[in-house]
Amino acid sequence: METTAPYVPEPAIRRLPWYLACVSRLRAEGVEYVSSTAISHQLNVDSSQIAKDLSYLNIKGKTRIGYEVKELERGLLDFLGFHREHNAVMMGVGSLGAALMADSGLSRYGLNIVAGFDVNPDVVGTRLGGKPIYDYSDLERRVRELDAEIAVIAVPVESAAEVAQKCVDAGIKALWNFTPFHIKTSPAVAIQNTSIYAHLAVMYNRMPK
Ligand SMILES: NC(=O)c1ccc[n+]([C@@H]2O[C@H](COP(=O)([O-])OP(=O)(O)OC[C@H]3O[C@@H](n4cnc5c(N)ncnc54)[C@H](O)[C@@H]3O)[C@@H](O)[C@H]2O)c1
Repeated sequence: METTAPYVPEPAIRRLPWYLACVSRLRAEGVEYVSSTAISHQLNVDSSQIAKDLSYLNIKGKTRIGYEVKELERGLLDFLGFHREHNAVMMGVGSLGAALMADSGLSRYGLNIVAGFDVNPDVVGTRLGGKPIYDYSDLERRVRELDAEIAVIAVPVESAAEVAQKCVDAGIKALWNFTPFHIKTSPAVAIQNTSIYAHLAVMYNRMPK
């Protein structure tokens, strides 16, 4: 019988990595059990909200004891997909793309950038952190060879729409878009439009005047 994964609202998914960071720290400190109230104090999220978020993962705490830290960490890692390796390609190896390709942290979250693609002849044919940088025109063939399912997009904004479409045509299943061009959601592909500047705007707005 086919089982479908339960639908988890996006705000809940966004909170889960914070819970993971919190329980990973507790596990490293040798703590065995943690209550949603204790997590709540550390993260400023309501404890009933935490219990509800964790129930999506089928993780339930024990009355008066709380959650077993190791089990909770494992459950969060499994659910979030940070344990699985996802092959990704970097589209545009300029200042942002090169920094992301060189970042060893992403692989700890299951994102394995296996190659870069660019149009600049000074960059194409070189390697970065041991990973090859290929010509953009070779994308379709290489995506199949590399078994890549995710594209990280860091090209100039005017090329973003075309690059996104070419990635989808090449069989990519998810786009992590860093350009200011807002890629519209589509049922055929998972899209995350990401801007560190949006967080900066919130910080400026909330700064004491
Ligand atoms: N989301 C964020 O928080 C954030 C932060 C910094 C930059 N950005 C955005 O990321 C993008 C890249 O910024 P950058 O500073 O690295 O720019 P950059 O000019 O240093 O790099 C862009 C690279 O893309 C390559 N490129 C151009 N057309 C291409 C194509 N069709 N296919 C593949 N590669 C192509 C260029 O040759 C270059 O190497 C920009 O759109 C910028 O606005 C977003």
